[in-house]
Amino acid sequence: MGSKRSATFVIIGGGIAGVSCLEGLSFLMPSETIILISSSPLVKTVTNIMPITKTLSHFDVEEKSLDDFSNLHPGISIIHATVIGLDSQHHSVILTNGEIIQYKKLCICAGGNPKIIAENNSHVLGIRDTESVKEFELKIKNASKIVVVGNGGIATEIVHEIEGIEMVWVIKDKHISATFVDPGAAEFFQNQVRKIEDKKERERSMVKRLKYTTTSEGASSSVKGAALGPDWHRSFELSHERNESSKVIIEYQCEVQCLKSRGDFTVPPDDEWPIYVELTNGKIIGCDFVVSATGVIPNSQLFVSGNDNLEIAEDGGLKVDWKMETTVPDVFAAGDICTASWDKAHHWFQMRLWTQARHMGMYAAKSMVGSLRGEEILQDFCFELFSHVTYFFGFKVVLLGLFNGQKLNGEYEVLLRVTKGAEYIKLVMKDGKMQGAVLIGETDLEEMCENLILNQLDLTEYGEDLLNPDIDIEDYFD
Ligand SMILES: Cc1cc2nc3c(=O)[nH]c(=O)nc-3n(C[C@H](O)[C@H](O)[C@H](O)COP(=O)(O)OP(=O)(O)OC[C@H]3O[C@@H](n4cnc5c(N)ncnc54)[C@H](O)[C@@H]3O)c2cc1C
Ligand SMILES: NC(=O)C1=CN([C@@H]2O[C@H](COP(=O)(O)OP(=O)(O)OC[C@H]3O[C@@H](n4cnc5c(N)ncnc54)[C@H](OP(=O)(O)O)[C@@H]3O)[C@@H](O)[C@H]2O)C=CC1
Repeated sequence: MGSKRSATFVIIGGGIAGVSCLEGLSFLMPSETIILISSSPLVKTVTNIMPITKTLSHFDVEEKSLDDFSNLHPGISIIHATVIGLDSQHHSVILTNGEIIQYKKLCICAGGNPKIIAENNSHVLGIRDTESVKEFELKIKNASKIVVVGNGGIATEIVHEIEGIEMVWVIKDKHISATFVDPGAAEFFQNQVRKIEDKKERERSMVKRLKYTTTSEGASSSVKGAALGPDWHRSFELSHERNESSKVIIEYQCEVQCLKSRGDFTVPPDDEWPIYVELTNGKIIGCDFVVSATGVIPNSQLFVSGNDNLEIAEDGGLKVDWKMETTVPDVFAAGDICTASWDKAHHWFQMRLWTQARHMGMYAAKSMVGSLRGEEILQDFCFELFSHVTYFFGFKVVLLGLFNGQKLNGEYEVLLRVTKGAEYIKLVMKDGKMQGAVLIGETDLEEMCENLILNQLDLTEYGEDLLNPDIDIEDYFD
């Protein structure tokens, strides 16, 4: 039997959700005991927060060693260990070394793992944490051709960032970057895929948003670290030395049928590669390795075992209600591991993103404190409107509300203004009211759009003038 420790609040995970929860708890109830358990030797902290609008902000993300983090929070116990079980009946979690940690309120922020198209294949790589990017960095140095599978955030960034190598981008959809943008915006970006040579010039003027250290002393390769985030690729050497130019071939509307090695063919292909990817369109592509950028699976299974009441959503996340509490009392969850299972505000939905992990972590802290004190709390304003700011193909991208017409069953109109190579503005309108917006480039329209989505003002009388560049429409609505 291992030793026992206890605390009022226990947090599992040192990613952005766990750290935000810890900061919230130590601010709201500094006199209570708090333990944070992290299997990774590094935690993620948010610094230099610069609000852009009410719900959007830029921030830097820093990795800190557990010791440095501990020095910043002297009253809090930080344990470098992996949780292997939850005993919700006895309000405790069990660590690898047998130690038992008892809690009054627990917040599970254990994140997720990459969903990989083929597990245990050394030629297929998923990207999640610093360790996996280091492996990617190592492999890309000796590669001349890779296949990238998936059409979301990671694939979009890789296609833009990797230089001097041939890439085949395999996507299920008719247009690129479909997780984030519509076909029009994809067309806008597409020019950038072609004009890779212009890229360096634009990047020189880009704002850096992230500082990563790439050391992970003491980390064992089996231990998963926190997910990377904005500008993860900037700290790594991802360019290729042998070729000057990059070539991107996009295979639309297809998936990976199977992966083969040379020995699997009765008539081996002429060209020799470590792995061959057979696509559903019949093509067979040989390459050095495959990047599976195909989404995230929440790390929830471990917690379910022995806790029959802990409900899992269809996407594998721990179901949480509007207070971020799971279906088991006193067990909360936040970030990539959880699935928002409450009756959501019309203009908000969940995407597994940095900002949402941060909001959820902070809000879970508020809920845990309310629950301990027996006080009612109100849901935080950040769950009223979906908002995300990022950079794709060197452009600032702001996504607000139902930016792709989500939840609108195709019953909406679009107002569009495009200046090739400079900006792409799409407003999603229904019954004269703004429902969402995609703002690419330096549009300066985010605050106005946020206000108009939140206040649901009837804009019928403005019609298409909403996007008339000769009218300073902001003056009407700020
Ligand atoms: C390559 C990449 C780029 C991204 N870029 C962006 C971006 O530009 N913008 C954006 O908004 N989002 C981005 N994201 C998504 C964003 O990083 C995640 O949504 C967010 O970091 C999730 O935070 P989290 O705290 O929930 O989980 P994680 O960051 O995964 O943290 C989980 C923590 O739990 C610990 N842990 C796990 N299991 C256990 C256990 N059993 N015991 C103890 N500890 C455990 C882990 O070590 C880790 O510290 C990106 C993700 C990736 C992978
Ligand atoms: N700049 C940003 O904001 C960034 C955010 N991220 C976040 O990090 C996390 C991980 O990124 P990523 O892995 O790109 O995940 P995403 O969820 O962004 O995208 C996954 C993509 O893979 C597709 N896909 C899923 N399964 C398969 C399959 N078997 N074969 C082919 N395609 C498949 C999905 O299509 P479908 O949806 O149709 O299933 C989707 O296009 C996400 O939460 C993402 O939001 C990552 C990088 C940058």
